[in-house]
Amino acid sequence: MAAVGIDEAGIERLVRRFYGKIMTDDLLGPIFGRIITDWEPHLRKMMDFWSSIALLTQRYDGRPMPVHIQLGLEPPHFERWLSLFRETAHELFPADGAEFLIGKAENIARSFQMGIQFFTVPKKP
Ligand code: HEM
Repeated sequence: MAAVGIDEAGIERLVRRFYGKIMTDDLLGPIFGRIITDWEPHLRKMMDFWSSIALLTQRYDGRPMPVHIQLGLEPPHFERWLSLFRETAHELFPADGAEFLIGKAENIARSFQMGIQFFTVPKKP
């Protein structure tokens, strides 16, 4: 993945800067704040996650879908998450590296939203 300028140090910078923004975000901060009391293990997990995606290191082997189905997330949450992620990726990586990461994030966000739609029982009118 060196061709698009992504390495472990870059992934650590991305995760720290992105979740730094998430922590103080008015919409997403409180959702994370309710669940995460100690941020460092979450940040380490997310570095493993992005390392597995971008550098194919297989360091992450969790199942993120069930976690996100339980959070009661709606489209504006995903729009904000992706907007902060896009901004951060472009701050830190050359355009093709940033676009690679953003494409992966968009696909995963889409699959989470499909999972949420599938497993959420619609409210009666
Ligand atoms: C709507 C926006 C999102 C919110 C509010 C959100 C929130 C959270 C929270 C609170 C956790 C921690 C759960 C726990 O420790 O029990 C978590 C874990 C995680 N999130 Fe998200 N998330 C969002 C979108 C995404 C997206 C788009 C991705 C991927 C591109 C992602 C990837 C992950 C991963 C890999 C974990 C770790 C799951 C595990 O193995 O424990 N999240 N998320």
